[in-house]
Amino acid sequence: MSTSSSIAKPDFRTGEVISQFEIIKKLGSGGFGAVYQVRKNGFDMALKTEFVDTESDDTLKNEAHILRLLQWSPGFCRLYTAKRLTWNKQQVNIMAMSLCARPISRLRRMMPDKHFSKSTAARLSVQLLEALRDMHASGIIHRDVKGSNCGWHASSRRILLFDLGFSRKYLELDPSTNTMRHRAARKTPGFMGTSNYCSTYAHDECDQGRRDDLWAWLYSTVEMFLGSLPWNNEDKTILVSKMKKKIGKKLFFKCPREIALMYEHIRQLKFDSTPDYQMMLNHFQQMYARLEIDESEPMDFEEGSAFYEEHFLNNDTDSEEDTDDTTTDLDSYENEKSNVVTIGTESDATQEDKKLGRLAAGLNRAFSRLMPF
Ligand SMILES: Nc1ncnc2c1ncn2[C@@H]1O[C@H](COP(=O)(O)OP(=O)(O)OP(=O)(O)O)[C@@H](O)[C@H]1O
Repeated sequence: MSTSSSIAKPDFRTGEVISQFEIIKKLGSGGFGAVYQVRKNGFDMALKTEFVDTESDDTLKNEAHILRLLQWSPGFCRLYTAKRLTWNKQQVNIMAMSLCARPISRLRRMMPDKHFSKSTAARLSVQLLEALRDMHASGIIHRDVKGSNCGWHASSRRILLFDLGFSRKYLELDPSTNTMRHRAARKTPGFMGTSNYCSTYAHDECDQGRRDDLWAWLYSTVEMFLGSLPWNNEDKTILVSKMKKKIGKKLFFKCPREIALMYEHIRQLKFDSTPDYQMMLNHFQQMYARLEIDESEPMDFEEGSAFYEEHFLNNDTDSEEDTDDTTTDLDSYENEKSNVVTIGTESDATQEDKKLGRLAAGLNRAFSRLMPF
């Protein structure tokens, strides 16, 4: 497999029109492709792009497919279109989705001491946990949870979890009972994730499950509260892993005490355990009450907050690259190549996907009954 840095990415010019999307500006480049702000019929969106070639792993097709399964949850981008087209005689996959303002990691670094207030950190952490709960309920794990893979969506006032290219289904169809079951752990899955945030199991190259997303969520949460993690300046992955194994509860000394209680839950999860999301959300409710967090007040980076005028208004750091964390993967994707024009379509769906879709639709209906909008 090619390393991500060696992969050529579509280089569209500002003003160029790609399949009716006008390129406004480049937002950044990821491992396999480039993301642009685009406009169609006066509406701005994010357009993720990648070249299709014989060496590519077709990650965008996988991402579109997963994002389609997650459209019922408010924690993910709306998927407007995903297709394959020819540009300059080359095949390109494109995916148009909701446009986020800035990644959470960049918003955090714009704060004094690079951390959010307790109120903002807690509410962002809850939104990210809800997105993971929904993703896991759909039978999918993310495998690269971190602040730079979350964007702030101003109109819905939510964190959206993006960069789903490394996501994987952890459920499979048991043909004997026709029900979904947890996939067995693979012996040599290789490393996938980001050293700063991944679980120690991921460091040890164990197969990942829902617990590993929660470990990455926990480390990202600590960073939102405190501004850094003890291993931020450690380049050697092996030493990062050692520090994580050694630190235990000390990591949470300066965080609200409920975080340590959630750590106690996460640390006892096995590869295929179902996390108790509701118990963790209850801990946050206790934290809100204890710290008098008002859920309706502006986030630190929203107009009306004490930090807005000095740190966010007119502070255009959008050209700044996110340099603190780079995804590494040695995994191989199981995506078959396809020449169809639309990518990640309904017709790609297997029997498993259809069952997952029904599972998600059922949850969607249940949630809408509980929370009328
Ligand atoms: N929906 C979106 N709205 C706004 N910006 C986005 C959106 N999706 C991605 N981006 C931005 O585009 C850039 C590239 O994102 P992408 O997901 O391809 O890779 P990455 O997270 O930077 O890298 P890697 O894939 O190696 O982890 C990032 O700066 C990201 O914040």
